[in-house]
Amino acid sequence: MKKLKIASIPGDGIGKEVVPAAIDVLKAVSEIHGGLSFEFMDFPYSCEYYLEHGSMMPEDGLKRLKDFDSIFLGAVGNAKLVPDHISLWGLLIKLRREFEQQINIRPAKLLNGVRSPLVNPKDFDLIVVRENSEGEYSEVGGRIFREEDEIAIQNNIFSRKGTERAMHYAFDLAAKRNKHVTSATKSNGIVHSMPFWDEVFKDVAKNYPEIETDSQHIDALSAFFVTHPDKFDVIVASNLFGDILTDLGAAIMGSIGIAPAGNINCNGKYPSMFEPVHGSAPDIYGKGIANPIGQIWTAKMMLDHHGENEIGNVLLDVVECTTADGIMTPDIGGKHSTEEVTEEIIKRLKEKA
Ligand SMILES: NC(=O)C1=CN([C@@H]2O[C@H](COP(=O)(O)OP(=O)(O)OC[C@H]3O[C@@H](n4cnc5c(N)ncnc54)[C@H](O)[C@@H]3O)[C@@H](O)[C@H]2O)C=CC1
Ligand SMILES: CC(=O)C(=O)O
Ligand SMILES: [K+]
Ligand SMILES: [Mn+2]
Repeated sequence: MKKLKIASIPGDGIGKEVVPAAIDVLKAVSEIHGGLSFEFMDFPYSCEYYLEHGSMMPEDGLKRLKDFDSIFLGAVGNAKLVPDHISLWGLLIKLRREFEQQINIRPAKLLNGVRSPLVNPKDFDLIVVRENSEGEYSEVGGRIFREEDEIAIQNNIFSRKGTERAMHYAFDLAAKRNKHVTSATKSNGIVHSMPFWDEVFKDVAKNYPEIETDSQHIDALSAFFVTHPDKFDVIVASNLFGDILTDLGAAIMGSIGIAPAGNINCNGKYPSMFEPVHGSAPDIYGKGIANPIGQIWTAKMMLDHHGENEIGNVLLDVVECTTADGIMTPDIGGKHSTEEVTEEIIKRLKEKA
């Protein structure tokens, strides 16, 4: 029996609704699989934890998490309790960095039964490889002077190693898919980091003669996500560009509530972390209507990561049968609750056994 030790961090807001839902689904996955079991341990790290303890996680938090096979996270952020930059940098971004999860992979494709807001979305199936450890998300900079003289400086960090790593990841992924990589750039407006990004892209591409490439400025690329999403296979993007593009990717799928993501540690030293693209959605928290599919699809990515693609594909098929039959939360046009959708997915999974 293969056993995966999973650290679960529901975090804030709807994270506390969708993580338990997805864990119930994973327990059903284990039942029908027969040779796979999970040991979940819950960690309460969140903005409420911060109010009580003065930090988003304990001093030895990283040590407590580091020996798990994966981390399964919901969302972080409750701006009523803790400013967002403090909560995110104290937990989500801290884990991404300390555990060297340098790549964030975020697929976007149409699910059966889920209506895209695009009039003619065609059959898009793309994946964004987002650099996850540097770029525009940087602590370098500062603020000086006061009032009308105040100045804020935010430096972006682009290392050759980090940039190459993300690009190699994207090319390797494209080799297993439709053999096309698009680079998200902005070298017409950003004069140091983005021309550098373009140069590294050209250099890395030379190692993959069988992969087609193109390079698009992020503004035009955003527009193409709306007009021709079916033209893309793999897109490689910096931390911020990838962040923005993947909410857009989620939107054209039909809702940010269904988009999954994986923060991948590539060197095997630390666990990878799986969390949906969406945040804590304070506007719907407590209403029981959060879409659990983003978190459940994220669980599928965690299964894939541990070599369980076969059961992962079964799980996504079951999710699609459920949406195809109209059993959905209100964000994608349904009338059902988080719990009803989750129960239906579990019921259908068990019917597969
Ligand atoms: N990775 C993370 O943990 C992230 C955390 N955040 C944090 O979350 C908080 C809220 O941020 P927002 O910018 O409002 O983004 P958000 O993703 O939480 O919500 C944006 C909109 O999408 C809806 N939505 C999100 N997830 C949904 C789901 N599963 N089902 C149905 N509807 C859903 C929300 O109701 C809201 O209208 C902030 O504190 C922010 O910093 C935001 C993005 C990512
Ligand atoms: C913070 C955020 O929005 C993200 O990492 O996706
Ligand atoms: K999240
Ligand atoms: Mn985001």
